[in-house]
Amino acid sequence: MIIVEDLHKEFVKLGKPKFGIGMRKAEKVKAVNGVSFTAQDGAILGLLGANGAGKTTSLRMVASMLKMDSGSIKIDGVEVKEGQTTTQAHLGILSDARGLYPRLTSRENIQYYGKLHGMDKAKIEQRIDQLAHWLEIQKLLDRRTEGFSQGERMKIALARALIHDPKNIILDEPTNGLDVVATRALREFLRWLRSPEGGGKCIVFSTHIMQEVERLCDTVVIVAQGRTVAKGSVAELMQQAQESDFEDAFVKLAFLDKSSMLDHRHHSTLNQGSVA
Ligand SMILES: Nc1ncnc2c1ncn2[C@@H]1O[C@H](COP(=O)(O)OP(=O)(O)OP(=O)(O)O)[C@@H](O)[C@H]1O
Repeated sequence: MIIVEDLHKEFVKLGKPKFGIGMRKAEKVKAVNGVSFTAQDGAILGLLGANGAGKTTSLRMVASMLKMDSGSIKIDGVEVKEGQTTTQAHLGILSDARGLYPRLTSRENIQYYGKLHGMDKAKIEQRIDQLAHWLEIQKLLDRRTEGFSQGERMKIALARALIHDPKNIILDEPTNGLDVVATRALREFLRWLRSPEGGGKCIVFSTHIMQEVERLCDTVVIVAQGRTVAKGSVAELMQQAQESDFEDAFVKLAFLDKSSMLDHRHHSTLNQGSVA
């Protein structure tokens, strides 16, 4: 179970000096400005938000990859603190950047993580066999990961994240770059992990894809401009927004304040992005 309360994070970066000369001014970016949610065991929670809403930053703090400015995160009752590894044992992390070592085989990539988690060799091999069966990656195990397709990389990164059989799993934009077949396979696997047979895992994933959330999530947390602005099941959110279409409900809830939508559109245009 993951409990996140009132997370805040601001980045400070040095901007460009005016006309290319003089002092570089510090620019502050409030990436997360009050994100809260509770993710239960045996359930899938989706963090849904437009580009730049603060989803990745929030998940990086849950994974203790980034220090929070304020707030509280508890994983299975243990408080997440900077540089602390206790909670890592309870957590499997699939980050957006899959980060596989290209010169190592899939097996070696997965083994390495098993060792980092203090598992013995026999246990690692036993678990790799299990994961290879579930994820259908037997043929990939002894190939170097260099040149792997997006779907293959995702599967190996997922096996690596699950090597120590964590109770809680967080996935940042897990279907990024996947085709429809791979997306469906991943969805099926996540449903299985949520079920009692799959271990009744607590699963949190971030996305900006509506259908993903509608098909998979027990709870949806809408994040806009760094804040949790609404939460509930898909049906509850549609009722809350009084909309019969989930995309309409999302837009209404995420951009209640019209000026924030204009701000976002402006920001997205500048970044060649789009409203989710
Ligand atoms: N290391 C950083 N330095 C400066 N600003 C950052 C940094 N990381 C994130 N940000 C800013 O914080 C805000 C939130 O970013 P974040 O990546 O968390 O959003 P997101 O919801 O995951 O977006 P996307 O769906 O586009 O991945 C953005 O404005 C982003 O530019």
